[in-house]
Amino acid sequence: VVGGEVARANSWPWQISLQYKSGSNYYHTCGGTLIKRGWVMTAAHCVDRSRTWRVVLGDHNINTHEGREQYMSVSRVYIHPNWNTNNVAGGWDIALLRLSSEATLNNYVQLATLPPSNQVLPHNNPCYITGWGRTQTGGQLSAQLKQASLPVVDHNTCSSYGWWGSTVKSSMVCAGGYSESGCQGDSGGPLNCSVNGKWVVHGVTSFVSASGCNAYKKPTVFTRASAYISWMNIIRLSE
Ligand SMILES: CC(C)C[C@H](NC(=O)C(F)(F)F)C(=O)N[N@@+](C)(CC(=O)Nc1ccc(C(C)C)cc1)Cc1ccccc1
Repeated sequence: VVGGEVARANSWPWQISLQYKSGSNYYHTCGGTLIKRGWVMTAAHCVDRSRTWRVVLGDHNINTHEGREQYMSVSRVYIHPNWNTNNVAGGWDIALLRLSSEATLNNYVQLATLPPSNQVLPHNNPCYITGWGRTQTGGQLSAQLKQASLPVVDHNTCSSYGWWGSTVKSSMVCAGGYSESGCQGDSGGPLNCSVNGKWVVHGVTSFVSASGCNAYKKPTVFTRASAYISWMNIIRLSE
């Protein structure tokens, strides 16, 4: 997250850290959202490669053990069937992770609220991006969870000339576009939007401009969660 500030610990209790094993250590690679006690929503591009994954719930500083974490292994990865690694612009950048055991819900670990199917938020709807991603283009990951205010940029604006143009589809949500943004390592994490006084996860962090995380008129682009509610229900209920 470029700009913004360090979040109050566990104030986004559905935020997870997706980590892969290398040697005897695990490394943060993406964010994700706890949507059911045994299910995490993340970006397809995060799990394109088959690795040994783990999901950390209840985390704040990803480099220290604070005692509130729950470490879960992943028993199955469901990447959207239409996802194409070579065509991020096509959308479909969403995946579900089945956890090997169910999360314990408490003050530090809670389920996210997902939007109703196909709900589209208005321009400037207040939202926050959260993540442990880089704090500057080419910079380092943040040890502590960060948050930044990224108001919704409606599709009309976001897909216009000078902005993202036709790269952005209506199955995506744009947010921000000035000094604050997502950055590498925030992928897969939530776009937390305030709707009728409640936090609703409307986006899955998908991409930023290759010319810079907080490039002007290149808002952070999210997979629009409300476009995939039925797919997620089918997968979840198929087990
Ligand atoms: C793996 C890609 C497809 C998605 C990746 N997503 C992220 O980093 C995210 F923002 F989600 F945290 C990304 O933007 N990666 N970049 C590597 C940029 C990138 O690849 N962006 C991008 C943008 C658009 C497209 C398509 C839609 C034209 C593809 C890739 C990050 C970056 C940004 C600035 C400087 C250096 C690196």
